Amino acid sequence: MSYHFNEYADREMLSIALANRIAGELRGALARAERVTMAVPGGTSPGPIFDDLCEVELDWDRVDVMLTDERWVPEDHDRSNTRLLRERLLVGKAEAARLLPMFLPCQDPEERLDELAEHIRPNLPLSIVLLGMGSDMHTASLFPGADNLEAALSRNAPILMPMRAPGADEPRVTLTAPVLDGALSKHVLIFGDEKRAALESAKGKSREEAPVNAILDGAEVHWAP
Ligand SMILES: O=C1O[C@H](COP(=O)(O)O)[C@@H](O)[C@H](O)[C@H]1O
Repeated sequence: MSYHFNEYADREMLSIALANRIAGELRGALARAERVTMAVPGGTSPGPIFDDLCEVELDWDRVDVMLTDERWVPEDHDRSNTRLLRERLLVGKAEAARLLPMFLPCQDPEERLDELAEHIRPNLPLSIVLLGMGSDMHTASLFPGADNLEAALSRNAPILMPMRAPGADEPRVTLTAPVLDGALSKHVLIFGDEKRAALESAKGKSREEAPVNAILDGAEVHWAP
């Protein structure tokens, strides 16, 4: 497994460079296909990249945007990744993009999982995926110790799986490893020394211990202190 490690002087420089890189890839993909799909993470890291990306000039009305994973909370909840997308990415020029839902109102994700997966199926393989990583080496909602981790890592995993994990506050839904790993372009965003050390320590570990290993091969990792 090999990936390319891109190191930046600070987070602002990373955000500008990565937003430009993704914009270039979106333009390239739009030159080859009528519609393209980009999956992005939630959490605390990607906001500044969204702020830069949403202002770039491209045919956003031909772009489908979705999350790599979602916390099963209503869209107006503080922890909703969909809320982050609506507030920081699907604004400005990118307001014209189409959002593929990763949450539908109901108690448990299992109730509407098939519906969500059917929205996603025609959009595979993903053109671009941007992933985050936690210091426990989870990526998307593939958490070490999660109830459905083994199934979500398997080669014939379904598109989407529900996930409950000791390190996660609420039930989640996540794109599974083959869907994330099958994206035509993969970027991983990490900030800070703790996450850099975690990524380093993932080397030699199994995918169950370090789920990020399931998507790293051929990926571009972007790091700033
Ligand atoms: O819960 C989540 O965490 C990861 C990492 O988030 P961060 O706050 O450490 O940047 C994120 O990639 C994932 O999409 C999100 O649901």
